[in-house]
Amino acid sequence: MAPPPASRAADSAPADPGRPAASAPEPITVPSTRDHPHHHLVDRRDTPRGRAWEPERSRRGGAMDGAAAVKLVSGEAGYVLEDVPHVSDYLPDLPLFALWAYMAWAFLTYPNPLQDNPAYSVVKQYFVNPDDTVCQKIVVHKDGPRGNHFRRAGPRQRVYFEPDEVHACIVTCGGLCPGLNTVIREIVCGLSDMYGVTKILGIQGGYRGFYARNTITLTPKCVNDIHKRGGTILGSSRGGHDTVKIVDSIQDRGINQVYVIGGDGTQRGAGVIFEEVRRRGLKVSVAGIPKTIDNDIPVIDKSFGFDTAVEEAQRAINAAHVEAVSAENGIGLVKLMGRHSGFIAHYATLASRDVDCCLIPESPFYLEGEGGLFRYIEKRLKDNGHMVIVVAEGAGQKLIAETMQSIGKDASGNELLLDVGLWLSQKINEYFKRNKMIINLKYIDPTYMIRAIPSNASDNVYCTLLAHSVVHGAMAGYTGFTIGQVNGRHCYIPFYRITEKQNRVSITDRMWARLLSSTNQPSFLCNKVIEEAKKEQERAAQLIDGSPSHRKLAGKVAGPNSGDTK
Ligand SMILES: Nc1ncnc2c1ncn2[C@@H]1O[C@H](COP(=O)(O)OP(=O)(O)O)[C@@H](O)[C@H]1O
Ligand SMILES: O=P(O)(O)OC[C@H]1O[C@](O)(COP(=O)(O)O)[C@@H](O)[C@@H]1O
Ligand SMILES: [Mg+2]
Repeated sequence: MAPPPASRAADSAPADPGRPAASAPEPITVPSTRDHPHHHLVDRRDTPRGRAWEPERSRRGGAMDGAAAVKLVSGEAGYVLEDVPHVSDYLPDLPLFALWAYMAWAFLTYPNPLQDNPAYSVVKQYFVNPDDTVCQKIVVHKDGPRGNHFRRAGPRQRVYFEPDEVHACIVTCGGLCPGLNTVIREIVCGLSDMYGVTKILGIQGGYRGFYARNTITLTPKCVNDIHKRGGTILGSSRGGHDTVKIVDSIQDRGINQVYVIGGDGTQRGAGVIFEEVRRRGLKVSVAGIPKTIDNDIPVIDKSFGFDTAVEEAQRAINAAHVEAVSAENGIGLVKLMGRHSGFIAHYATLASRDVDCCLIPESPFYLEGEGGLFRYIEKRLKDNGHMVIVVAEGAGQKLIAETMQSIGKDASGNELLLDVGLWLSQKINEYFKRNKMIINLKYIDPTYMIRAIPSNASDNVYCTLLAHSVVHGAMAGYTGFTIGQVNGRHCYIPFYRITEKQNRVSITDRMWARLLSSTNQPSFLCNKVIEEAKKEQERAAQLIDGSPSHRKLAGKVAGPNSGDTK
């Protein structure tokens, strides 16, 4: 049974802009995927992302097998909705007849308490139309298909959980990132102030905290000031994801809303938890809030904490610049976060204008010879007397590996990186010693100082909106989703969509060209690298625009570019 996606009458629900939505008529929904002519459920095990899956299989009452269902709704002109699961998809079936189904839906859902909330009830059109979706690609061609869409986030007129029955928990996993405490605060305050939920648990120390640590009770009072602090009041960890133990703990504690804040690894873990919850047939909503300081999560506009990180990085770059200009042939070298994605280095460089060279993982570079880094440094020092280099922590790893041994993986399975900053400092010093030129190199590694600070003002607002949107989704009964901002609008994105690939800086788009033109650094690109980068970008665009199974439904997508370049 589907949530209320395919409503016809709902089109007219909160449509009157002059009338408070609270008094708008309830949308009449068609609560069944079977009733929607274009609704497809796809089993991801058999095709690149799925073979057509009999809707009936997903609608059995009770426990289900572990297949990850992709819910696709196709429409006119190549429109595809990549929908998120709903708790009712796997809970017992509702009657087939439309009237009975409607009555059963009305019986199983509750009026949203927001309509009686003095702060919100005056807002015009406060509730979102349940049929609203957000398109992934906003740059389209006249004759191109409408493409992929996600379900729009926001409060629904009817909710699937009664506030009294909600027992929510929040967990933070992976590395630190500015804004974690703000998201925790706003989930707690959102649940409490908007929905009157009183039972909220904080799981301490990441995933393993579900079964190996204590929990803390979270109230609006105890989280009141936490957004002013860096880190996470719940603690975090890598590794320790034991699905069975985690879901046992969820079941034993009677938790029915799980809010998981973390990066790509965490969202993968949340996806597995959702599958197990669904297999056991539990009425539990599993919802993710993507956290990554590196901005490496795809589909979404950007991750929270990223702006703060770029801003804080300026302080390190300024210090490097001051050191560099104050010494003979001064070189300031700054290492910034970015394991596989160099967005922080890229944006911090563009923002600063003091940087002469930015090295990121996506753009391989070389040291010696014509067009290499050493010649460029030499030229900059001769022309300008000083220079600033920004390097992302994942840059040049292949070069370093030629002379140093790999140092293994962390508890989550992430490759541990060799310190590119130290390595590069040593190589530059050696080169200029060999060439008998005096230089003064100062290496600054501000990474942990950057990620430990509280979020700035704009990230605070961003975190607040994400937290409220995720609460609305879970209260409406959606599950197996991550909240994300896509083209400026919040939407519910299936877990698999944000974990199937990483967001990487495209070195063949205009944003990177702007950086090259601002630093004047060599592009380090030979034709082979450019061709490889273009192919990689096309592959990525295909994933972003939709898998082959989507395109069968959506028709051909417009243009090879994912539209990342602004
Ligand atoms: N494929 C996976 N399946 C289940 N859990 C995972 C998976 N990958 C990572 N995790 C868990 O997610 C948590 C955070 O992952 P990590 O990679 O450290 O950080 P991030 O989520 O920030 O990328 C860890 O507890 C880890 O065990
Ligand atoms: O994917 P995550 O958890 O956000 O991790 C990214 C972060 O991990 C790091 O590479 C190292 O973090 P740890 O030392 O905690 O493993 C940071 O520099 C980077 O910001
Ligand atoms: Mg990660």
